Amino acid sequence: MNKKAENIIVGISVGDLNGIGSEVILKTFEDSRMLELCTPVIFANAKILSFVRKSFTSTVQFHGVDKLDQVLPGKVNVYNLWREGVDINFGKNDEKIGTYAIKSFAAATKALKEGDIDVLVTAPINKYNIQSEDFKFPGHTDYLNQELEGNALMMMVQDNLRVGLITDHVPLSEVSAHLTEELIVKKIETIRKSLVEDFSIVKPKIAVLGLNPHAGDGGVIGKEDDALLRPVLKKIFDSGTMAFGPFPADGFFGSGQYEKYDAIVAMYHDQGLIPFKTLSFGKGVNYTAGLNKVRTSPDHGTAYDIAGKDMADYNSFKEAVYLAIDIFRSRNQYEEISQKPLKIKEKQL
Ligand SMILES: NC(=O)C1=CN([C@@H]2O[C@H](COP(=O)(O)OP(=O)(O)OC[C@H]3O[C@@H](n4cnc5c(N)ncnc54)[C@H](O)[C@@H]3O)[C@@H](O)[C@H]2O)C=CC1
Ligand SMILES: NCC(=O)COP(=O)(O)O
Repeated sequence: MNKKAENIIVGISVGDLNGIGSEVILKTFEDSRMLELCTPVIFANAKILSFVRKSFTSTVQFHGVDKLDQVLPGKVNVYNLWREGVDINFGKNDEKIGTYAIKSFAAATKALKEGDIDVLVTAPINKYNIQSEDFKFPGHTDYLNQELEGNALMMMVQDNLRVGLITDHVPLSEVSAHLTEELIVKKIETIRKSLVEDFSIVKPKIAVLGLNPHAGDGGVIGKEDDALLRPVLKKIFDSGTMAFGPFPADGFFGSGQYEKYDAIVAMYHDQGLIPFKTLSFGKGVNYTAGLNKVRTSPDHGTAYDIAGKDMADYNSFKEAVYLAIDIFRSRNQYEEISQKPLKIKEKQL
C-alpha cells in the first residue's frame, strides 16, 4: 500500500496539557513544509489548542473536525474529542489533566487500530497523574502492547544509534528476576526483525550489554552474565542472528564501540537511556517496535519546569514525526518485496 507522502495520516495524542506537549506539536507544524510530508490530526480540542497557542510564538491555523473522515491534507487537523473547556496551568501536576491525556491517547490508539490514521506520535504524559481505575499502565508502551498485535519493545533511535530494552518500566530491584532465557530470546528477535523490516538493514549486527558491572567479572560481581546471558547469546548466535556480547556497558559506550553495531540491547531502562540521552538528547526518538502499527514519541517528558514559557526545543518531536513516516514506508516496501520476491528460474540441463 504505497501512499502519496502528504496522504500519510499522522495521528497525534496531545499528552499532558500542563506540560510542553502542545508547544512542541504547534512548533513542529509551524513549518508548512511538514504538510507536504504528511497530514497531521491532533486528538484534542481546537479551542484549547487555540488558547494555549497564545503562550507561544506560533501562528499555526487549525482545521477542527468532528469526524475522522473530515480530515483534510494540507491542514493541521484537530479532531474535537471533547467540548468542555479545560483549565490549563502550565507546570502543574493535575489528575484532571491526566484524564484528558488518556482520553486523547486512547482515542488515537483506537483510530490507529481501525486504520483511520496510519501512524501514531504521542506527546509526553505524566505517568503518575494518568493512573485511574480504567488506566493502570506505567506508560504508552505497556498500553499499546495490550491494544495492538505483537510484542512491544522500547527502542530509542537517533540516526544509526538504536538502543533496545530487554526490560523497560521495571523497578531496578526487580530487573534480575525478570531476566529469563525466553524473554531475552523474544526481545532480541523483535529487535532483529525491526532492524530488517523497519530500518531496511539486511543482516543486522546487534550488541548486547551485560547486566552487572564489568559483565560480572567471571562471577565475582553477579552471576547472571555467565549463568544466563552468555549461553543464551550463544544459542541466538548459533541460530543465525548476529548478536554479540555480553559487553561491559560502561567501556562499551566510553570507547565508542556502539558505533559499530546496528542496535545495542540494554538490560534495563537507565542502562540504555542514560548513554542514549547523553549522546542525542533533543534529537532522539522513542519508537515502540514489535507491534503491527507504528508509534513514536519524542525522547523527553512533560518538562513542567519550562512548560508555558516558550522555551521547549521541538526537534525531538519533529524527528518522531519523520521516523514514524520513514518506518511506515519501510514496512510497506518490505511487504511489497516479500510478496513479490525475485523469481529465479533454475536452468534445466
Ligand atoms: N513518552 C512519555 O510520555 C514520557 C513521559 N515522561 C514523564 O515526564 C515527566 C517528567 O520526566 P523527567 O524525567 O523530568 O524528564 P523531562 O524530559 O520531562 O525533563 C528533564 C529535563 O529536560 C528538560 N527538557 C525536556 N524536554 C525538553 C525540551 N523539549 N526542550 C528543552 N528542555 C527540555 C526539562 O526542562 C528538564 O529539565 C515524568 O512524569 C515522566 O514519567 C518522561 C519521559 C517520556
Ligand atoms: N523513557 C521513556 C519512557 O519511559 C516513555 O515510556 P512510554 O510512555 O513511551 O511507554
